[in-house]
Amino acid sequence: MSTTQALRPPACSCGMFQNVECRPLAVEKLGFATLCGMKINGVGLNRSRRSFLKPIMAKEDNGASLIDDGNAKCQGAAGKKPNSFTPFTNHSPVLTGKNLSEMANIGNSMNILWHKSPIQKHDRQQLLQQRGCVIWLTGLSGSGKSTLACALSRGLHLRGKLTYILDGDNIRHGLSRDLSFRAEDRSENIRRIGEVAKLLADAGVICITSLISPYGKDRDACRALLPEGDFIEVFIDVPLHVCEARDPKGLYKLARAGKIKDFTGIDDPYEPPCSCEIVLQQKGSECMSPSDMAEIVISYLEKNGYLRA
Ligand SMILES: Nc1ncnc2c1ncn2[C@@H]1O[C@H](COP(=O)(O)OS(=O)(=O)O)[C@@H](OP(=O)(O)O)[C@H]1O
Ligand SMILES: Nc1ncnc2c1ncn2[C@@H]1O[C@H](COP(=O)(O)OP(=O)(O)O)[C@@H](O)[C@H]1O
Repeated sequence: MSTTQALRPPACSCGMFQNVECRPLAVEKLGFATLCGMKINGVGLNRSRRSFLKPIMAKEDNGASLIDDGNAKCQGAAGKKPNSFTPFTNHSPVLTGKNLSEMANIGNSMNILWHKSPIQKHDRQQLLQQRGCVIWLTGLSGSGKSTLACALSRGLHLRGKLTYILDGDNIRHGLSRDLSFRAEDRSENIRRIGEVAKLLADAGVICITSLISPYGKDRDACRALLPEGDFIEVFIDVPLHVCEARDPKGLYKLARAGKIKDFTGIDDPYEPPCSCEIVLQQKGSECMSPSDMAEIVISYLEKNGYLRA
């Protein structure tokens, strides 16, 4: 095993809600409040003036965003029949004046507004005494991604650093359970995990992702989500024949027998990174131990200031 480092230079159809006030009812004495026909646990709510979130949004055929004003029969888009909705305009209780000019359409989400938090990444990093980033482990199935992710997480935890692992297999048990291993589904899987990793890094966490992530363009798209330097791509460069000999889950055997389709390295491609921060490479039959590999990554983090605020 040898390592190569720093090849890269340092580098409304949406749901709207309206506050609806309701008066407290006698049933509160039982520890519950019934609000407009809904029973909810009363703990933690202001007992004199309660409110709950009632969905008030609908979308007309013409795509105009509408708000249910609760009683008015107002005309929507010009030439349309009057209906029970008012157009989604600047008489919205939330979106007025300056706010409106900051509204955006992102993908299929129309008329959305970015809400700023009073506590920023910098504040969280000060609290944690580390810098949030993403360590993106990529390599063939069986190359040792999960093992390295665990060794890294353990090593950093022992140094008092907060980490979180996003493991491909695990994410496919939940967030990505609807996705297959077709190219477009792999891309979507990686996009989702990239977005989650970005949020964790913004939280100040050292996020370790452990995914095959076989296509260069998908990895690059995740890199582009993060501030320069905060996406640390680590290629576990273990040759196919070694991974296949390991075959801890018996998947290569099934893929060779044609029982699993689109298996990475067999009948689906793996595109090695051409430019990444760290390459962990097997030389001959020599294989570095997972904890030695973890130390290399930790040294990189140390050298680049990620282990202090
Ligand atoms: N067709 C096919 N190709 C590759 N891998 C397969 C496939 N089918 C199931 N598996 C198992 O799923 C794990 C890879 O999931 P990932 O989410 O990391 O894949 S990807 O990044 O979306 O390509 C991978 O886990 P690892 O061995 O940990 O990499 C496999 O165990
Ligand atoms: N550095 C290493 N040297 C030797 N064997 C390893 C090393 N890292 C992992 N392994 C073994 O290789 C197999 C695959 O490791 P795993 O971490 O599950 O890979 P991946 O997550 O990339 O599929 C496991 O049996 C594991 O014990």
